[in-house]
Amino acid sequence: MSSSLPPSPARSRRSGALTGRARVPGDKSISHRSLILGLLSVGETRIEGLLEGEDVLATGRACAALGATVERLAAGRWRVSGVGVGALKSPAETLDFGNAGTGSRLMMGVVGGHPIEATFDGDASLRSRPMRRILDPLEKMGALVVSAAEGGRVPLTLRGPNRTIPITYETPAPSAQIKSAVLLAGLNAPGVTTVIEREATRDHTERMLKAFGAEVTVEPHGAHGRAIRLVGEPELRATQISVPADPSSAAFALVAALVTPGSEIVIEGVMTNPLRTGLMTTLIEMGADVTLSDVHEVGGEEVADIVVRASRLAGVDVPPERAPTMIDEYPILAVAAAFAEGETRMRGLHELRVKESDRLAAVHAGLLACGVEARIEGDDLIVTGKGGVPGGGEPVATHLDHRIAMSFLVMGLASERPVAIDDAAMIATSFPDFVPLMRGLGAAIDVEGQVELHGASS
Ligand SMILES: O=C(O)C1=C[C@@H](OP(=O)(O)O)[C@@H](O)[C@H](O)C1
Ligand SMILES: C=C(OP(=O)(O)O)C(=O)O
Repeated sequence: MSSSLPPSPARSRRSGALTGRARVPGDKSISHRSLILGLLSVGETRIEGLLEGEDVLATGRACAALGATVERLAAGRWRVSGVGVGALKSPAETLDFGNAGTGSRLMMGVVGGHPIEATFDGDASLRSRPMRRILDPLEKMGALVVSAAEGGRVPLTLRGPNRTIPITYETPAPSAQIKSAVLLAGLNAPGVTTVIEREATRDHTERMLKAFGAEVTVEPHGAHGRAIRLVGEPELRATQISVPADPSSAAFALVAALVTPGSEIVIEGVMTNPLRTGLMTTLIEMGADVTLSDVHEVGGEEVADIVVRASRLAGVDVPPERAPTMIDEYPILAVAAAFAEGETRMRGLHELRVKESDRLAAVHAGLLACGVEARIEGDDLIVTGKGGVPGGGEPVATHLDHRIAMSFLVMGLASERPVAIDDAAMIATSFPDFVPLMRGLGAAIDVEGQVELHGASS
């Protein structure tokens, strides 16, 4: 399990201008779904640009345990020979999802929706995360929770019915993971499964189910929501997938270039699905010089090169309804806000409390450790930017959370004194090449025990 790795302290220092071009790895959400839909369809699914992070690799192993043949042909190029929904098998061993909420929750939808049984487990972070939000709808669909840790957490054992009951389910939180688990279980239902979300969340499952041949319709629901209907028992057809670059990983290079004086970088081929671009919208409102070029389509998703120049940023008010489109980007937005002039209020961040860590608390504590003025009011995070950050405090506690680790390493690139973090190991869950990629742009980041390959000013 990833939590058993020894911690890997790291530090970043004030850097010269960041320059050059970079390509961040494939989108994590699409990567998980490519493997899972590959498992559920008969035939050979070919994937280009798969994110080879620990989270996605755990999903690959789980797909293999359920009966698929999962092969790595070359870097980022994978082949999944699926068994189709009829031939899934109960895995002999516990499915260890390490740090991965998405992989574990989507796979619960698969197991809880099909006549198989599996035990799910993960690291200390995953063991602390709520799974009732997934188990509740699955039980309505006929799944049995054989056993679970307190509060319905992992380790848990789940058994699916012969056929699931088609239900209409309104998600209690804006969560693409809940939506996706219900839809994946609905594949085995003799009828239509409907998911209603009051706020639209990332729609990769819907788009990809269609690409694999399922009948899915999406309609607006209320002011910000959607109703998604899936016709059960489709014959999923294996297909080819090109995974575009992950906007949630691009976010770190983007903010690093904005706050590091003199920087100008290009981040290539980043997915610009509008349900993922809330951070860019917000940064542009703050005065960021961010433009898109070479806009085109990859695998049914719009992608673009993002051109970023260092900018003077001003504080803004970020409305709560924007949260689903930038849910993983608040830690790095808080870093941008710390370098801005004036107050940034990020509203409605309750979902941040149930991520890999309590991100609201972790970001707040990290900001204070770096000498930034910040406070929490209810579910809002308020950062008072003074145009610069002192840094130099105690190491920031990352709580097994990759995004906390990367965000504070970005902070140190432009703060007066270095910023240290207690552990960089979890970065490998979503962005294994983060450190070399950032160093390639000129960032001064040192990980204990690793030699710095590309230098920057100290
Ligand atoms: O469906 C997905 O791929 C994801 C959904 C989001 O979680 P929630 O569904 O909990 O909002 C996000 O935080 C996660 O990184 C990826
Ligand atoms: C919340 C995240 O991932 P997951 O829920 O898959 O662990 C994330 O990557 O920021």
